[in-house]
Amino acid sequence: MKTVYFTDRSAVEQNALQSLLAFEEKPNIGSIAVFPDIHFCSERSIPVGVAFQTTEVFYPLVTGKDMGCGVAYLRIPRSEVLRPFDKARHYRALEREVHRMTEEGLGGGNHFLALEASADYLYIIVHTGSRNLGIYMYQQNCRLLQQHNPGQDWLPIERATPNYRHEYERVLGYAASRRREFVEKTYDFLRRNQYVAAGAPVFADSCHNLLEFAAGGVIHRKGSTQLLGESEVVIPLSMSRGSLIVKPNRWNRALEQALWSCAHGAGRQYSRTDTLKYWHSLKRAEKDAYRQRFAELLNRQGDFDSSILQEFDFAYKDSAALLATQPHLIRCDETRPIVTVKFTGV
Ligand SMILES: Nc1nc2c(ncn2[C@@H]2O[C@H](COP(=O)(O)O)[C@@H](O)[C@H]2O)c(=O)[nH]1
Repeated sequence: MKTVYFTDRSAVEQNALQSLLAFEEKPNIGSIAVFPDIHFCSERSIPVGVAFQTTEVFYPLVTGKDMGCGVAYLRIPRSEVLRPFDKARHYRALEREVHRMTEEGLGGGNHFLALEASADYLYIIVHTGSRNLGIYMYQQNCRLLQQHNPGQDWLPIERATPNYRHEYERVLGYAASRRREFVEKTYDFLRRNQYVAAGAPVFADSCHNLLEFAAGGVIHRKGSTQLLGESEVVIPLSMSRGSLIVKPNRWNRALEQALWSCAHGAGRQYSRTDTLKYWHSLKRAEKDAYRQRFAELLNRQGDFDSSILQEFDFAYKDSAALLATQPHLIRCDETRPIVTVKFTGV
């Protein structure tokens, strides 16, 4: 079977399904894995939340400009946490520091840095990508297509020369190093402000927007997380729900069918415009509950900017089935958000 669904196929939105079916018909596409966070992407030919394999060709534009985008965590045992984060005292200071931590910031959209906690650990979680270097690589890819296969969206595999792959790896490496910088500097912030004691926190990183060039072909992951060895990965759910921490079950046959990938989030159920409509349909008491819970995100007028509203939990799909439909995953932990910083250096 060419396409394997790790989600209820009948629940996939129609426009996402249509673009997926059109893509499936192309002769040079091998197997496809579809994850629960699948959703329509207006920019390119295949929805987000999908991985697919090719052997003779590769699709350089399919992951968009933010190649290398992913999620990293720094995990701190509860025994090293000295006190709860004081939002009133330190939210703005943390936000300002996050702003200055790297040259290019977190970026817009869903990119975020959060402190999240489970029963046993405090996590610093960051979701960000390759920023301008990714845009540069995207433009290089457009030029390559124009030169070698005008009017098409694929290149013959021979065009993935050692130089090309080296350049591509440089972009992925840059995105990964930015994530590491964010979590390490946030750890410094927490140490300096006596929130955590010195220790040996554990770092884990994963990427969900990439082409993986291997001997047997190319795995394209468009908003689907790469599973490597037995490493843990974060599946962020939403600003109000937190995240799932999972790892691959290497004994489960589904892992190969999933192309060593999994969902990279809960996935949007409402477009950004529909999310705003939903917000305006809420009762005053419901809105006030959000205002109280996320008081640090209110603007000077005491309301949320629309960029924040578009990210609230109602924008995202229910995540209850995430593990049930992906049997190749082992649940390691589940977090609840403490504080989230969004949108820096847009
Ligand atoms: N823990 C948090 N998860 C979040 C937040 N905002 C979004 N999300 C989830 O991340 C995925 C990935 O987003 P994408 O832009 O790469 O598609 C998304 O599907 C949500 O489930 C947050 O603030 N905290």
